[in-house]
Amino acid sequence: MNQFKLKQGLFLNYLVHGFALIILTQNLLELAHNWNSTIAVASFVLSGIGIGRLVAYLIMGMLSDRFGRKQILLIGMSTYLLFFIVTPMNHSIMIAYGLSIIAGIANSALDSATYPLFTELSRNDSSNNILIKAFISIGEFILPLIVLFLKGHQLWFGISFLIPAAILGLNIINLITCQFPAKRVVDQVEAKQSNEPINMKQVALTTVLFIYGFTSMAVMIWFTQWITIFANQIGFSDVTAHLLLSLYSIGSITGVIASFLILKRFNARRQLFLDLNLVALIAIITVSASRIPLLSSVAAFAFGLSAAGGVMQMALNQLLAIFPNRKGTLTGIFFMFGSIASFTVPIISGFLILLGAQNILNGDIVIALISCLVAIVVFAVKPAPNSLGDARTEINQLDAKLIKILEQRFQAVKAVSHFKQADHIQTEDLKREQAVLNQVDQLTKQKDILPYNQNIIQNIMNNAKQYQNSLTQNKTVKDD
Ligand SMILES: O=C(O)C(=O)C[C@]1(C(=O)O)C=C[C@@H](O)C=C1
Repeated sequence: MNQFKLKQGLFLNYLVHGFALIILTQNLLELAHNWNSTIAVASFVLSGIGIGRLVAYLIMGMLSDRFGRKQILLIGMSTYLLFFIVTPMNHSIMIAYGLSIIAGIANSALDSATYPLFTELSRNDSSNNILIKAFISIGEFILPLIVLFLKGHQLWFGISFLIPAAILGLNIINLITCQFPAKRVVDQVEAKQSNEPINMKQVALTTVLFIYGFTSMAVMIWFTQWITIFANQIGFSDVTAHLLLSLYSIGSITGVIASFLILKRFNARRQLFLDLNLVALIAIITVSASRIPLLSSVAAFAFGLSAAGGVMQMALNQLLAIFPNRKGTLTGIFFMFGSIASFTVPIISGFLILLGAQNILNGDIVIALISCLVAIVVFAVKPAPNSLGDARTEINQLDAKLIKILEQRFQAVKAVSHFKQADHIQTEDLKREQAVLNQVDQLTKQKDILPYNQNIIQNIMNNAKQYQNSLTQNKTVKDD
């Protein structure tokens, strides 16, 4: 019951976060009026969110590891509450900018607490993190409807801020009363893994996944920023141009739900991650090259499904599995790279257009290609399993290989048995067994498992002897 209440509260926060992501742009006219400024100046206030994020992610991430998830979560929620309550009533643009920075800080606190928390709540299930994305999208979907409703009924625009504020207020009470997983227990299990020295595999994976923190965000921002303009440039109608963005959003929600269900059912995270990145690359190439509205529409949907369907969350899950007791810090750094992307993509793509780029979407293809390369590295390097389910799937796959090899070994034993029967040699050969065990010693690189390996092989040989005896008995019975 407690877990259900807690999870519900965590998801509800992301619905509110979905509101926060677009609430300033959705109410920009009214806000600009309040601030006594033009829309152009008012839109400058939006950059405060980016600054807040950039500055706060790393700090919040480390604080989350140091002081625990609950504290940082409550900091995130209360700073968001402050943002929602004060912004519609405030009349100073300076304070508005400060509030935007606070929203950015709130965002980073929420992420730094929630993503690690979800992996700690369900050790055998990392798919909840992907569902976060669905709640963000639902929030982004509902808020414009609220804004429209308020406008239609000539109600105060500030109500659109007070609704998320009320949800947050109630949710703070809900989450304060929830019990969080004890940090001590989490640490005991994970400290053991973290004491092992860092190896090259971990360094390589962490590096490429940080790059992915940038590219996975950049690929989406680039698309959403330019797709409508691009579609108009290549002569598509206004309706089609806007439709492409809507199809992308529908694809995104479909992708999140589909990925969530697939990962709940099958343990195919590496394969799914690779496949989605390949689909995203093909989809963006298609959108860029196509001049047929229907083909572009299908590709835009596919791009939303693959590039914005939770791959970023999947990558973060893989990252959190590498250093389990630095989850907060890793989440902070990962999203910091995402914030850098939100900052730089508009600047870089703007420059490209100024320099006379023929096709502005080609830049997005390059980013999608880098994402694909990361996915290939992740697929090849095989990160450590990050859930009980994943670890068991790996064991199942390895057992399948072992069985095949055992069948081959027993075939070889059968051949040995024939020769021995023909030459009347005794089944058991202790000298040969010792030679086999010596080879096990030479071949085993991880010396801590050597006794287990030798034990297993000894057992196999014991079974091989029984098998040979059964073959001989069968033969003698037949011969009789
Ligand atoms: O090599 C043999 O002589 C076998 O019979 C095979 C085998 C084995 O399984 O490796 C089994 C029993 C013997 O004691 C030694 C080895």
